[in-house]
Amino acid sequence: MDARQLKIAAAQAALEHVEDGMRLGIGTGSTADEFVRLLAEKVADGFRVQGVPTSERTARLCVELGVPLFSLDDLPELDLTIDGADEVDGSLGLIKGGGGALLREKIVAAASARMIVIADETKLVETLGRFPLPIEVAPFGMTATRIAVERLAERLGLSGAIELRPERDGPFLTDGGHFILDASFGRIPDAEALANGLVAIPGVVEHGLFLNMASAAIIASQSGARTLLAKD
Ligand SMILES: O=C[C@H](O)[C@H](O)[C@H](O)COP(=O)(O)O
Repeated sequence: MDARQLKIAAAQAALEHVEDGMRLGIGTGSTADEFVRLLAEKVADGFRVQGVPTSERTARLCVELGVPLFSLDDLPELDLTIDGADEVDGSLGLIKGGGGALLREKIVAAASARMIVIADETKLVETLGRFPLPIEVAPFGMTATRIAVERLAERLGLSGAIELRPERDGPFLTDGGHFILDASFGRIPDAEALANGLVAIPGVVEHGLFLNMASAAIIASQSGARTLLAKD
């Protein structure tokens, strides 16, 4: 199986958890896109689902393929969210936000009774941090916010570049109109301390550490898709 087929395998396995009539959070990224494509085929066959997208990108794909969409204000309590991840550790701690959708993804996941992560095995890590941690920040005072993040990192013994994510003509802008700082820490031994420190910095809107949020992760490899469950 090539990289795309692994994503499809994970998405296919996740689809088995989606029941007729569910209120469903729909994630963002290339793996979530495969899930949307498979879901759309079921919807075309008469399967009923009420989707809440986690980004404008996902919303566009859903509209194009005929997946019924609602806003989170229409459906503030969801049964399940299916989403991809940039990293998954053994406790189902995640790094998300490689596509810049972390804020809406976290809000939607928090409004869901369950979150199932879909990924291929290259995303599995022992300790989070190999993937640069996306930190969504307000454009106002971004340099002061970056300095505050650097000081926090220093206090926690973390080091590595913290860079403003670029796009073609300037900084990358999220769906919410914010910037992203990508923090290349390499290894984050105490993700909880970092998460708590980041939310205490006023200019930080959200960060890509999703801790204790996923109830399961479906990991696809050459030998098939296996499910890791969160420990209670
Ligand atoms: O902001 C984007 C999301 O958190 C994605 O779910 C994450 O980046 C994984 O994307 P992909 O499935 O393309 O690797």
